[in-house]
Amino acid sequence: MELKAFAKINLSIDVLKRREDNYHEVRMIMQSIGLYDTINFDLREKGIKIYCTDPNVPCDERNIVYKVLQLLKENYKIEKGMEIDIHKRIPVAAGLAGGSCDAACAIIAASSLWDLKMTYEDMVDIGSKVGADVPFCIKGGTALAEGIGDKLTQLPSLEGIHIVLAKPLIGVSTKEVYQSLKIDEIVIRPDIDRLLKAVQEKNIRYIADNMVNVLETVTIKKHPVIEEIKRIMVEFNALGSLMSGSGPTVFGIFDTHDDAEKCYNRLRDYIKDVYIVESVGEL
Ligand SMILES: C[C@](O)(CO)[C@H](O)COP(=O)(O)OP(=O)(O)OC[C@H]1O[C@@H](n2ccc(N)nc2=O)[C@H](O)[C@@H]1O
Ligand SMILES: Nc1ncnc2c1ncn2[C@@H]1O[C@H](COP(=O)(O)OP(=O)(O)OP(=O)(O)O)[C@@H](O)[C@H]1O
Repeated sequence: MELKAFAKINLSIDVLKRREDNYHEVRMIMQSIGLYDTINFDLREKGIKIYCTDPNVPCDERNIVYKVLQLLKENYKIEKGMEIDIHKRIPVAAGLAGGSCDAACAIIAASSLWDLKMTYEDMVDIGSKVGADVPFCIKGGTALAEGIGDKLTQLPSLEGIHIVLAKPLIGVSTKEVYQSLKIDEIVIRPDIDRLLKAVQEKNIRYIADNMVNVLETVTIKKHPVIEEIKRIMVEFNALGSLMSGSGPTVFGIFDTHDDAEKCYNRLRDYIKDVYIVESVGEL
């Protein structure tokens, strides 16, 4: 079976506290976007075999798809195997949940091909064991994510927003970003409750104008280019611009496709990985 694994952006991220296990409690608004990996899943007699078009992605037990399938095999005592072909389009280690959305598709495919009869809750539960962003990626769309990102409330769809993405050529470790964050020193936080109201009203202008990602301060301090991209996006008529996840990808929200295209053309002189996409609804 062939599935599309859609990337996400975070329309805002607040980090509330550090937990005993070193994870953090968050409150964030997640949005799927129309940038996706295409993945083929085929039954095999035994073993898990992964192929990926991107040579930077490990195809062995380090691949998050391998991890989640191995976990499912153990939990459901499955003898059968799976062959997985990943056509990578989502930039790797970009803050766009590239690995997490692949893992979410693997859960959906395994439930069907291995006949596991999993409920949505079973999928969220197993997903959260391999990555905090995986539970959201199972349904996608627009959602409030709490807990470590695994407590989800689906929100009215915000599909069709014009978005430009720009990923500077730097690698960012999510773990390091969270570990460097000093929660007591956060000055500006998003008003998530007010943003939720704006999502209900589909008030894109309010959302774009009031987005905050508290992880930005950590990543921008190390990589000022992120601030520079945000500045260019705003100069080119973005209604708002923000770093996604722990970075380094920056996204801008635009009123029209035409505005998005002008900004895309400007950024392409400066950065290799630039995309124009639209937000997408629940899978
Ligand atoms: C930044 C976001 O992408 C926003 O959606 C997510 O919060 C991160 O999700 P993710 O990459 O799926 O995260 P994981 O792979 O589970 O964790 C990577 C590392 O990030 C840190 N981490 C992650 C999620 C979270 N709520 N608190 C954390 O402190 C932990 O140190 C963890 O070791
Ligand atoms: N299927 C996969 N696709 C992409 N990267 C993978 C995959 N499996 C394992 N990885 C590894 O995971 C690391 C993080 O990549 P990923 O693209 O998931 O980051 P990300 O977009 O920052 O994720 P998130 O937004 O969830 O933090 C990379 O260093 C990569 O080697």
